[in-house]
This record gives sequence, C-alpha cells and structure tokens, in this order.
Amino acid sequence: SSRSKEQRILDFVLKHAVPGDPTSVLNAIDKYCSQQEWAMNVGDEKGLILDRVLQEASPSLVLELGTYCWYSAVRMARLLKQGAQILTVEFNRNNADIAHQILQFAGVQVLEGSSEEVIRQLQKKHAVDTVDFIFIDHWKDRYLPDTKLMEELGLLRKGTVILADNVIFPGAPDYLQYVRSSPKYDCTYYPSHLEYLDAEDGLEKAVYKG
Ligand SMILES: Cc1cc(C(=O)N2CCN(C)CC2)sc1-c1cc(O)c2nc[nH]c(=O)c2c1
Ligand SMILES: [Mg+2]
Repeated sequence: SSRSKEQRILDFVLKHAVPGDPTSVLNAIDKYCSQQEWAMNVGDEKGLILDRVLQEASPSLVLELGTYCWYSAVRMARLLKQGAQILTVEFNRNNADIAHQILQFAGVQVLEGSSEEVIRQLQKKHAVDTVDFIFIDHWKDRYLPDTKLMEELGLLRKGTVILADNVIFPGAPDYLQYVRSSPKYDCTYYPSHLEYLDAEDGLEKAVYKG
C-alpha cells in the first residue's frame, strides 16, 4: 500500500534521529520537510518562538490542540520541568498512530478525538483542574469555539498562556479579533513565517487575566 507523507516522515526520523534525543528528532523532521516534502509542522523558525514563550511560562500542564506528526509535542516536552505533562489532542486517527511511533515520550499523552470532545472531558475523565499553557495548532475554524469552551468550563486560570499558530496564514481572523478586543486577555503578536517557506505567518500569545 502506498505510504503516506506522514509515514515517510516517520521513516526518515527513525533512520536519522537518535532514540531519546528530542533535538535530533526535531532536526530530522525539519531537514526532511524543508528539503523533501513540505508538512505543516510548526517548524524551526516559529518553533524558537514557541520555545521562548513556553520557557517563560514554565507550565506544569500543557494542552496542545493538534498533534499531527508530534513535532511540537517533542519540541515542548524537551523543555518541560520535571513532572510537567503534555496532553495533546489529535482528531485524525492515523496521525495519532504516527505520533505514538515517532517517540514514546514520558509525560506526553496523546488523547484522540475531536478537540471539543476532549476539552469537555478534561476535568472529569483526565482529572485536570486548570491548564497552564495551551498551544493551538489544529484547525483555524476551531480556534475561537475551543477557546470560548475552555473559558466556559473554567479550564483557564489567571496567567494561563494561550499560544496560537497560523494566525496570519492560513489565518484565524475571528479568533484574533476576539482575544485582542477582550478585556480578559493580554495579547502579543510574534511575527514569523510559514514553516519552511517565505510566506508571512505568526504566533499570537493571549494571557488570560482571570
Ligand atoms: C496545509 C497548509 C498548506 C499551506 C500552504 O499555504 N502551502 C503553500 C505551499 N505548499 C508548498 C505547502 C503549503 S499552510 C498549511 C497549514 C499550515 C499549518 O501550520 C497548519 N497548522 C495547523 N493546522 C493546519 O491545518 C495547518 C495548515
Ligand atoms: Mg500550524
């Protein structure tokens, strides 16, 4: 059967990365996706911004919406303090399988299902109280409804950091308008470029004021 692009990325990682060395996994994925086949990982340029914002937040619990090939989960997990955890949500089943294979990361749990379903179950099924850091990178039409849902469910606390990818391209204009005009958030825009390309893109940080 013809292997998918995601399976080809996995093959390249398994061949060129060092097991248990997250940086070698990131370098392998960036090398493959910039030289062989483009893929929608947050990538090395926006990844550096993610690194800095994550380290500043020093979270105990990270929620990622959109696992894809596990690039950003590996990127964040390598910077977390001892005992911190990442819950990452993947809707597309076969991507979840690839994610599991790329690297069984201690402390990173892939929750499968739609972001809405998983968010609704976090407090009851996954014993989550509030989330410290959220990386939104799944689907532009879900950025705003999922953020409002997390507000309504009380998953955000004073200081929770929400970092969103692709706010320029493919773009999430309704989300940007909401967080930038809401008195509940302090927003910062980090200009960058679409992964592995020259097109403009950026990350928006929205800190919940409680
Ligand atoms: C699928 C896709 C295609 C893009 C594009 O314009 N391209 C032009 C040029 N060709 C080469 C490649 C691609 S950009 C993009 C994309 C990028 C992300 O970071 C995403 N993150 C989360 N969820 C998404 O759906 C998501 C989509
Ligand atoms: Mg993205």
